[in-house]
Amino acid sequence: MGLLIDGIWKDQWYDTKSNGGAFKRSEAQFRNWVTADGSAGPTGQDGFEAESGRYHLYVSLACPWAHRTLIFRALKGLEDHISISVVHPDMLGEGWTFKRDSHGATGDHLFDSSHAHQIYTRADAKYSGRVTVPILWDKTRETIVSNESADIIRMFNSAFDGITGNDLDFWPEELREPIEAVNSRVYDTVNNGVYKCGFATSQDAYDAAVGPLFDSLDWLEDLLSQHRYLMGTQLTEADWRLFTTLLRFDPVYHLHFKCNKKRIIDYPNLWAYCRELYQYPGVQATVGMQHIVRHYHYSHDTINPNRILPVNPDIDWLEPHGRG
Ligand SMILES: N[C@@H](CCC(=O)N[C@@H](CS)C(=O)NCC(=O)O)C(=O)O
Repeated sequence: MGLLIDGIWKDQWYDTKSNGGAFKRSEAQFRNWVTADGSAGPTGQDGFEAESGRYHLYVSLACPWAHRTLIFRALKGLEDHISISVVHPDMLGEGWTFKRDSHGATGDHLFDSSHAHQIYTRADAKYSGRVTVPILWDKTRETIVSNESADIIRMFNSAFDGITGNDLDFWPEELREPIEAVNSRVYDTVNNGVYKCGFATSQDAYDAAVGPLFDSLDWLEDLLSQHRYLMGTQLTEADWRLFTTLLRFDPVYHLHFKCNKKRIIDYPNLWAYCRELYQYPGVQATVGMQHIVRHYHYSHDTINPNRILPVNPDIDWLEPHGRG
């Protein structure tokens, strides 16, 4: 694990010391948008026009943030329009790599690079910051459009509708405000909350994260006992953003990140909801459970120094969900 400083790779674990042992996720730096007509989006400097075959998505199957983008690519029928490369699950001293010796790791289809940091320095030779996935690459302008999953799923939600004819809307105008409110709590205490627990290097930092995480899971369980989806009857991006964390919870976060007050299968509504989303057309094919289990346990040697992969329970994602 490391980062780029002025375009040079430096092997360095997260700095938690300066935050009292707490993990702080850094902000994504490429924040431009693909839009239907190429006009600028809500952030960044520039707009990029939606075109079939122009964009390439770099993902890790292990990563919950990258997973959102793969799900939206599937839900919105973008597989024939946006190509992908999948990194190797092991993220060690050199960061994400394009090694191919793991089933599902594709190598870099565009440049045959060996490391993901080369994609960042291709876009900006002097880039300083973390080398994260997902990365949305523009083949025409040869640069990174965005490395922020929250933005990429919104681009996929609508920018290519004129090309695909798929007008499913997971970010409907009238629900944007309530979606934002749920996203914000879910991001802080659940999506990022599990990382705050797992990467904490002090008891205080862990305690500060684990309480709010399980408070939020209790709140979500209650919400989902009353409504099918977080926004009621309509499936939205808020659900997909929660799903990628729920999916990884019992196989990884419960043990590896010490989120072990309860498992997702101990919450009847969350567990059935998670299965419903898993069984939604196109979603199962985006799940790379081998990469998920391998990545976390093998890559985080500060947490699991002997790199032993746990046996894990058999989880039946295809059990009928009974919701709806
Ligand atoms: N804000 C980013 C966060 C992405 C992110 O942190 N990805 C992780 C993988 S799960 C990563 O690449 N980490 C590498 C690092 O922090 O050095 C997003 O949501 O797109």
